[in-house]
Amino acid sequence: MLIREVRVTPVAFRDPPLLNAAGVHQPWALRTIVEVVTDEGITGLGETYGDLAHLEQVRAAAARLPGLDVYALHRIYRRVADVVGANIVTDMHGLTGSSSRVKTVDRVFAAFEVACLDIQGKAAGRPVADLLGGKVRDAVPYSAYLFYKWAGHPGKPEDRFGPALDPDGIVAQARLLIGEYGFRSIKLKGGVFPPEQEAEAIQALRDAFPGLPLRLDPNAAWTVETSIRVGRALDGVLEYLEDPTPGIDGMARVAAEVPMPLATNMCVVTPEHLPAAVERRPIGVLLIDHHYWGGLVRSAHIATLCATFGIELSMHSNSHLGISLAAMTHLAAATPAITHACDTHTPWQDGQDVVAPGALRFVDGAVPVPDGPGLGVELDRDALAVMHEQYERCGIRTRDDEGYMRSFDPSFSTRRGFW
Ligand SMILES: O=C([O-])C(=O)C[C@H](O)[C@@H](O)C(=O)[O-]
Ligand SMILES: [Mg+2]
Repeated sequence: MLIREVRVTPVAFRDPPLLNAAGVHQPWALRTIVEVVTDEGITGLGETYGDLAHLEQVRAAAARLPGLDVYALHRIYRRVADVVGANIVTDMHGLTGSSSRVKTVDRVFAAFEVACLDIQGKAAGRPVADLLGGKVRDAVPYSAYLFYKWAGHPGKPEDRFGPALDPDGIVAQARLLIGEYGFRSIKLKGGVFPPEQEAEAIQALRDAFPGLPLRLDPNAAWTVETSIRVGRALDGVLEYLEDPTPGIDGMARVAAEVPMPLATNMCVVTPEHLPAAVERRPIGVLLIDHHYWGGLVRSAHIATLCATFGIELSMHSNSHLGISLAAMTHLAAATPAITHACDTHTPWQDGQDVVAPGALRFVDGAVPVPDGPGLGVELDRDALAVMHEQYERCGIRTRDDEGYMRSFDPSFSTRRGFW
């Protein structure tokens, strides 16, 4: 089954003003939708980042894939690697760690790999989870992903989520998301306010939702000393503490001194980091993300490797749409080592999607694995056209949380090791 054509469509969807250590989300989030079409007329779907430098790499790779077999994933990877060459594409929001050539190739390849697996599943009449070894769970639990946020984008009306700038606002946001989705664990995105203030919000969540696992993720905004102090103060309260401080060395120093496991999507983000992760023990939990770990099969291999060395698995998420949610769900369903509830930005996309409704839903905070062939989701062409139009008109070509924040507070800079 040969690739006949690859279509690449950048899209934009509305995003609330979510605060993080890099600044604040812009009014539009960008993604790229990939459609791989075979000589037999089967179409496979993939979804990836929308930043321009990445999009250009995806387009260049897409042009070189026709003629390749959709089962020849290693050949497709080599072709992508040839196209990417020595180019290193860095994310502008700085929340997913360092960049390298390998990570860039993995990021470009992933969307094509997912689309090829979608095709393989459709051709075999089996869900993608079956291609990854079969489901070990029928539904994948996700966590309520809480953000400090403004009431709305400056100059615009308040959005339906309202403000969350203190413990009461965070608890109210948790009630809203848990009420709508049924989540059974909670992650708070930190790195926005001084750590003691964020620790207070965690205590408030513990009081409001006794028994629910809690995570705090300041995206490396703290020093080693602060991380140790706050980590110790949250003994018995956190399931894990995510990226309190920058770098493998800093994380290893913190990990040796705090009672809970550390987790990361910043210091171990490519296979090149794994030897140091195993030797120096900076983390107890890796947040895998197929979008930059080279797709579903490679992510599953990384998960197995981590499990061998006693590193547990959770899953990372950026702003995304339903193709990614389907891919994440198949991966987590078929990967025994992913034992922590996964992250998802789905609530913040607030119903906007490029996939037709119905295949993906949340039941008690978990997404039942779609049982249709392939990813089990269908592209909604009208929605794709609308979101592409939004991309054309929104004026954003690269995510820049820091620049957007600076337009309101010129003194702001990314909070790396700040507190
Ligand atoms: O550290 C994380 O979990 C992330 O990087 C997730 C997202 O990028 C999140 O921080 C965001 O979008 O602001
Ligand atoms: Mg994180």
